[in-house]
Amino acid sequence: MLEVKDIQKTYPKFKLDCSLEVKQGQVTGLIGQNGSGKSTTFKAILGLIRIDGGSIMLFDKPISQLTVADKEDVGVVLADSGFSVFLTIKDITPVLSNLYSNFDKEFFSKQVDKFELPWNKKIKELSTGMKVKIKILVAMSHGAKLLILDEPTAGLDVVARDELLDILREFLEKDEDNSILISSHISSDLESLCDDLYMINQGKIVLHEDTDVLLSEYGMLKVNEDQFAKLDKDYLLKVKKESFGYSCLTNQKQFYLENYPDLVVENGNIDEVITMMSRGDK
Ligand SMILES: Nc1ncnc2c1ncn2[C@@H]1O[C@H](COP(=O)(O)OP(=O)(O)OP(=O)(O)O)[C@@H](O)[C@H]1O
Repeated sequence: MLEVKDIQKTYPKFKLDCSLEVKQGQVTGLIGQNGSGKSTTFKAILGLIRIDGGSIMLFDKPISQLTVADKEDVGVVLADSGFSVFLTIKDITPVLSNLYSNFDKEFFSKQVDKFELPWNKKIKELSTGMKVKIKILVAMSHGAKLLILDEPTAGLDVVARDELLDILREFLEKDEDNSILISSHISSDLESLCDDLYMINQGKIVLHEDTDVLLSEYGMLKVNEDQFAKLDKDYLLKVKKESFGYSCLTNQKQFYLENYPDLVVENGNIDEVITMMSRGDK
């Protein structure tokens, strides 16, 4: 559905060099710390910035060849975009009808009611959670097959985050071919939703893995100097020096559980994996 190959973008103090893929019917997450290049990647995909190299194919076409109808098949939520804060939901509904030939007014209205969003309040008076919900509902209301969501959970409390994930699950249930590309710097937001995760650090993808594999096969060994000396290091991805010895990231947790029964092997926690992939040595 979306194939980003070796795209490059150089800013004075930053270089993006990244590839990723979103398959039909899948939810793909892009996780990275602030400034790691998530928004730059999204802007490149949407043709909002010019890339210095690489290629981006969407719906099997280079993005420069997408038609207006193709573009309607993509629902977008960017961190710094939205409607005029002085308008109400009632005001924006006819605007959306004019903007999108496939705008599904009935679906939009039903969702606004379902999520108890106020029709007549100015958007500036709404909570952050409500504003995000509106943006996502708009992105979903014109027959999009792919949602591209840049940090939609930023600034939301736990309840609003859950509601947002429910909205996204509804989008996925609507059609089994629907897909999502979503970014966040909080991995726990994404692990229940995403089929696969890319981790980006300083403009580069440092890890791509199925979420299930990440959660079931990745693990963290906590070992002292002696244990570390005796450890088979073939299946370690990253090692970090600690006061007690070493933390070691592996993608073969089972191997260490079976062969080193005395070692502490903790389950893969995505935040730890990201920290290790970003900062660990090896
Ligand atoms: N127009 C620009 N000119 C110069 N540098 C830029 C420009 N846009 C982004 N950058 C730099 O590129 C880097 C990556 O920014 P980007 O917004 O893609 O990160 P991000 O992962 O989305 O971070 P955040 O979570 O903070 O939004 C940052 O160091 C940023 O300062």
